[in-house]
Amino acid sequence: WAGYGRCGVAVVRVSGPASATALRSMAGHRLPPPRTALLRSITDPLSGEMLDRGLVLWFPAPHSFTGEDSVEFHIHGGPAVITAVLQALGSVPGTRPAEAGEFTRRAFQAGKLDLTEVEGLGDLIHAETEAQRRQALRQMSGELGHIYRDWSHKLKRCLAHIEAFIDFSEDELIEDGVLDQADRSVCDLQSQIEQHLRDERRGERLRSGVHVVIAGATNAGKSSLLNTLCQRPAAIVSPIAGTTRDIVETAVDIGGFPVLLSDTAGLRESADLVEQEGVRRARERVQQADLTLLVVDSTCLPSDVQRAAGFLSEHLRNMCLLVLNKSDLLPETQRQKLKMELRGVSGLPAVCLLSCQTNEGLKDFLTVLQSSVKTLCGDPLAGAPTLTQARHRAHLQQCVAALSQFQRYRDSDLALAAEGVRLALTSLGRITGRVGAEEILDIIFKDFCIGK
Ligand SMILES: Nc1nc2c(ncn2[C@@H]2O[C@H](COP(=O)(O)OP(=O)(O)OP(=O)(O)O)[C@@H](O)[C@H]2O)c(=O)[nH]1
Ligand SMILES: [K+]
Ligand SMILES: [Mg+2]
Repeated sequence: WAGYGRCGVAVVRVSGPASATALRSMAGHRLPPPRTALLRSITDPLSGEMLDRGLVLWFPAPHSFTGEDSVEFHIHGGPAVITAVLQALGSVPGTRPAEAGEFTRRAFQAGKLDLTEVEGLGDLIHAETEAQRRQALRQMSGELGHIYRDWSHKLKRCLAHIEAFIDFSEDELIEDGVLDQADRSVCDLQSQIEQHLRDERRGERLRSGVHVVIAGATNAGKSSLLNTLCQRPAAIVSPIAGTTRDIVETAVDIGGFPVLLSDTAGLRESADLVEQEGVRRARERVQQADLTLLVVDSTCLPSDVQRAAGFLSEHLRNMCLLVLNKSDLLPETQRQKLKMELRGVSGLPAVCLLSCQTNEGLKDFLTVLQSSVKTLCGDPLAGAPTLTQARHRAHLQQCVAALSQFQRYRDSDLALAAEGVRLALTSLGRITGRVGAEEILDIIFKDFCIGK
């Protein structure tokens, strides 16, 4: 059913051979027409007491989510109603509570969903932003799985041709061209898969959130910027330099894209052991981030810009935006001059002039930030779907390695070369779950919420 707690409607689902019995014994003897909602009294099969009035639906196999006979009771969502209906169901022979992810697992086993679709469904349930929802929906609809199945299909043909060549070429029943053709197809597939892998982790980033870190000198206004972006006082702001020590993390939605934002300790030399540790963590976080917002107090320029530039060249391997904060403290002429000058400094990233006090420049800054985040995630609706999980990447890398084995042995030992293609097929099959190690399946289905 759909979550605990109070809600207008809860859906209790039953799947398997006892579904029809459950429906008959709790909601009237006659089964409703398939896939049609009917309002019925829902009663306890033992006492006959009415528990609720609600909609019931009957999904005979195979036209159901699990592929088995299924039933839905749409009941009122109060805890007492849900408990009573579940208890009543427990007295129907052949029923028991579902295990975590069991509905989806049964759908997978019935061939209704492949593993990438299952993962897409899980991601859809957990999606928190617009772009995540779009990506998950595409994967759930089978687009990613379709690519992998297509590659599998082509590889199978290659393998069949190679094996035919091994078996029959000596009897001259098969021409040499067959092997060359298979060779070209394998080469072609390998470069397609390599291309698919060169995605700069966009899909994975969109699925799990872009890591954005706020860094800079003490008192530049880093914590103020964090609070401005998440619209609540998540981090302590004070005029005392060295206020922030621990990393303060918060999740924000930037134009539909998920961002994990970290505020860090101000970068300076310090005799204080705790502050030193804070600075160490800040630098480490910058190394791991997808994007750094380097905050500079614009009233401390140019010394701060020089320091910023030094820090940039020293530490930044990832994308960076330069935020000149406290613009409200600058006279207008200097503001304009600054913008122009900074554009001239080569090697510096995009610059935004901002005031966390007055929010001046915030709109422009958000536009720049949003476009950077979008670049890091890609457009989930444009082009071919991207892989979304480290699991996909690992199997695809194994697949490419196995295809290299084919190339390596193609001229010396055709049996070993064919084995490479077979291994590549296995790796592809693991992504969609056609070739499944039980442990992988266990992990994936347990990630689902109860009853899904
Ligand atoms: N006038 C003005 N003051 C600001 C602005 N942003 C921050 N401040 C002030 O600058 C001081 C430092 O701000 P913080 O946000 O604590 O700076 P920080 O970079 O997090 O400092 P540490 O954590 O100590 O490294 C506070 O007194 C803020 O109120 C701004 O845009 N304009
Ligand atoms: K401070
Ligand atoms: Mg701070």
